[in-house]
Parts: sequence; structure tokens; C-alpha cells
Amino acid sequence: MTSEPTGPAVVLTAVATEARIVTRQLEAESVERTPFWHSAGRIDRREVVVVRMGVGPARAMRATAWAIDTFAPSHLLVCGFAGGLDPTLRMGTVLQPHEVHRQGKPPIPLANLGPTSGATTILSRDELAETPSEKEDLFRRSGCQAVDMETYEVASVAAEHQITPYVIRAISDDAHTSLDRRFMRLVDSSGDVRPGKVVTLLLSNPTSVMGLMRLGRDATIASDALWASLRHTLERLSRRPRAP
Ligand SMILES: C[C@H]1O[C@@H](n2cnc3c(N)ncnc32)[C@H](O)[C@@H]1O
Repeated sequence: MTSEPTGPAVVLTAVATEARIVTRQLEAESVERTPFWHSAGRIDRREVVVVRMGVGPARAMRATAWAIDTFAPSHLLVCGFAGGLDPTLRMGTVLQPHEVHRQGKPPIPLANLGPTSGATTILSRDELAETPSEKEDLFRRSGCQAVDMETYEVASVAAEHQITPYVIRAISDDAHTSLDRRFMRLVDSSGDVRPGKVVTLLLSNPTSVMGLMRLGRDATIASDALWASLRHTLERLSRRPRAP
């Protein structure tokens, strides 16, 4: 039996929109921008640090190593969006996968709060899964219900420190939806929206406003569901040290 770790719960996010879902609920004490944007404070009296890793596996590895070294977290959580691969999953569905997969590597188990309805797995890859046919193909080959770009690296770095992360992801683009690459360029590598790029896109392609509005609506549905699930998880964590 190890003694209960005293550090904060660290919530790892990729893009600014994901971080904001948590920071707007945080009684924040501090915000720092380097080496990774992070905000420390309290949610329901629990110490929480929200870290913005940026998008993709390389940043996820560096941010996870840095967060573990810096905060000695009592719990590590990954919170954000995912693409749906299973065609029955709808926009805003929240998943707490029990295992993360990556092509050519062994699956890594994830922490779970008690029995969940059905075993869910998530696939991490280097790129976005953009079109319905690409998602269908990934679903057939991997069997995973959802896809993202950071969870595998977070879990593998955490495992080196004997930590098993909790992963909470909401479907922001389901298996029937195409993600428009132009919209992803509106976000820089550290997960910030680039306002200049938004204006350029709208001027060069006025119809893109429809896509932007849909993206905004989908993100709102997913955000509300994600926060509800994260809060519930944080409440239940208080009775458990780290992870099984
Ligand atoms: C865009 C951000 O949200 C996650 N994400 C959301 N949708 C997808 C998708 N279709 N493919 C891959 N990653 C996705 C990634 O993890 C990334 O950080």
C-alpha cells in the first residue's frame, strides 16, 4: 500500500477549446504560459491543474513528462474531443475508454471508475481521421470506437511513472461527418485559435461560415457533455488514490 499522493489532479487537454471547458469551472489561482500553458486552482475544493498540451503525439509526450515531473499528480486525466469511428455513436457522446490502441504497438490499459457499460477502446494516430470512409476503414481495421491524437502517448509516458490515466473524451465529429482540414488550420500547434486565419478563410470562402457555425454547435454539445462527465469523475476520484 502506497501513501496517498498529495499533488493536484492534472487534467491534460490538447486545444484551447478543451482547456476552457475546465478552466471556466476553475477557481483559478494562476495562469502560466510556459513551457505549456497551464492554469492551477480548485474545483469543489480539490486542487486541479489544467494543462494545454497542443495537438498530436509529440506534444503529448513532452507535456505529460513535464506535468508529471512538475506536479507529482495524485491523478492524471485526459479530457477532450475525439472523432467517432463506431457509426452508432452520436455527437456529444462521452466515452471513458478502458484501453488505448496504436497501430503496431501493444494496447495500454486506462483507469476506470468501476464497471462501465461495455468496454470501449480508443485509437490514437498521428493525423486527423477526416472523412466518413476513412473512419469506416479505421473502425474495421482497429475495432476501436473512437479516434484521437494524444491518448496513446500520454498513457505510455504515464506508465513509465506507474500512473494509469483516466480518459474522458466526447465525440466532436461522428463517423458520418467530415472534418474540414481548413478548419483545423485555424488552430495553431499549441491549440490556440488564430483570428487572422479565420478572417482570411471567411473572406476567401464566405460559405465556410456555415461550416464554422456547425463546428461551433457541435463543439458546444460535446463541451457540455464533457464537463458533466469530468465533474462526476473528479468527485468520485476523491475517494481513490492515483489509479488501480
Ligand atoms: C482535434 C483534436 O481533437 C481530437 N480529435 C477530434 N476529432 C478527431 C478526429 N476525427 N481524428 C483525430 N483526432 C480527433 C484530437 O485528439 C485533436 O487533439
